[in-house]
Amino acid sequence: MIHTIELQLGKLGPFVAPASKEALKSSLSSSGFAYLALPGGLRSLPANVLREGRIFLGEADDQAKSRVETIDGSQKRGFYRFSGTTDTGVQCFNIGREATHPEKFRQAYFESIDSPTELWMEASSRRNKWPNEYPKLRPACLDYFNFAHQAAMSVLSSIDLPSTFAHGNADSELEVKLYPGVSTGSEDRFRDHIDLTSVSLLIQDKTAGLEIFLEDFNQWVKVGMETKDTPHGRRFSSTYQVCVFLLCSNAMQATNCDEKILCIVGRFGQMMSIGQFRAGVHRVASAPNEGTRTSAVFFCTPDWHYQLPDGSQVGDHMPLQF
Ligand SMILES: O=C(O)CCC(=O)C(=O)O
Ligand SMILES: [Fe+2]
Repeated sequence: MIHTIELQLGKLGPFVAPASKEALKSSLSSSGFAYLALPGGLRSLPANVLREGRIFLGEADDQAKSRVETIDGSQKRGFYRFSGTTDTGVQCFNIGREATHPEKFRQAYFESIDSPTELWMEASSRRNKWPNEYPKLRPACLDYFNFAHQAAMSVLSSIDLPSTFAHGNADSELEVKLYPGVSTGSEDRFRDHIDLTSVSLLIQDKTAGLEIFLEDFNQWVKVGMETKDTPHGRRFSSTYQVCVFLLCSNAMQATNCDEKILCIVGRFGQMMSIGQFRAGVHRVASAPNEGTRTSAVFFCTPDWHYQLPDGSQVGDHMPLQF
C-alpha cells in the first residue's frame, strides 16, 4: 500500500509530523514508495524546477548547452546527453550541492581506501555549471535542492534511519531530465533499476512514463499526473502532480492525485535499514504521442565515508569516477 504523507512546514523547513511516522514506515516497508503531499506554501518549489529545467533543456541551443556540458566520466555536472539506454534524445541537467570545493565531501572516503589523489580529485571537484542565458534556472534548482534535502532528512529520521549524521555533507544530486515525445511505444526509455540513494524524491510534469514495480502485487503500475474531465475533454490539473494508475484488467483506477512528490527507497535506504525498507524498483517507459516529459529527481546520498551495517562504505558502491 502506498500512503500519502502530508509534509508540514516548520521554521527549519518541511517535516513529517510525528502522527504520520507509522504510515510512512508502513508504506516504505511494504512497497518502497510513499507520496509526500506539500503544503500550499511550498508548491511553487517543484513547479519552478520543472519549468526552468524544461525551458533550458527544451529551448537552449546546442552552443548554450555545450558551454555547461560534462562529456566524460560518471560524475556529471551541468548538461549532458543521457546514454546507456535504448532511447536516444534524453537530455539532462545535473547539480550537486553548491560548493567551491566539492572534493572535500569525498576526501575522507578516498583517503580511507588509500586512493591516489590523481585518481579521484578531478571528478570529485567538478562544480555546478550554470548557463548564463537562463538565470532563473540556478535559484529554482538551488531552492529545490535545499527543500528536498530537508524533506529527505525528515523522512529518514521519521523512519528511524540515520539522517543528518549520515548525510552531513549533503553530497546529493538533483537531476532534471527531458524526454522528447515519441511516436512509438515499444522501448523502455530508462530500464528498470533501483537508485543508489538513501531515498529519491521524484517529480514529473506528465501523466505518462514513470512506472513502479509493486512486489506484493507482482505488477508494474504507472505513476501519472492527475487528469480532470472538463467540458473540453481531459486536461492536466497541475504541472507536477503524481498519482498511480493501477493497471487493473477492467479499469484504470487513479489514486493519490494531489500535489505530491514520489518518495522512493534507494539501495542505501534498504541497506541502512537491514532490509526493513524495500528499495523501490522503477523505470521509464515510452509513452507514444504524449509529448515531451520532464522529471526532476533528488538523489539523496549518504556521505561516501559513511559505514553501512554490512561494514562497507557508501563510496564502495558508487560507479568509478574516472
Ligand atoms: O525520469 C524519471 O522519471 C526517472 C529517472 C530515474 O529513475 C533515475 O534517473 O534514476
Ligand atoms: Fe531512478
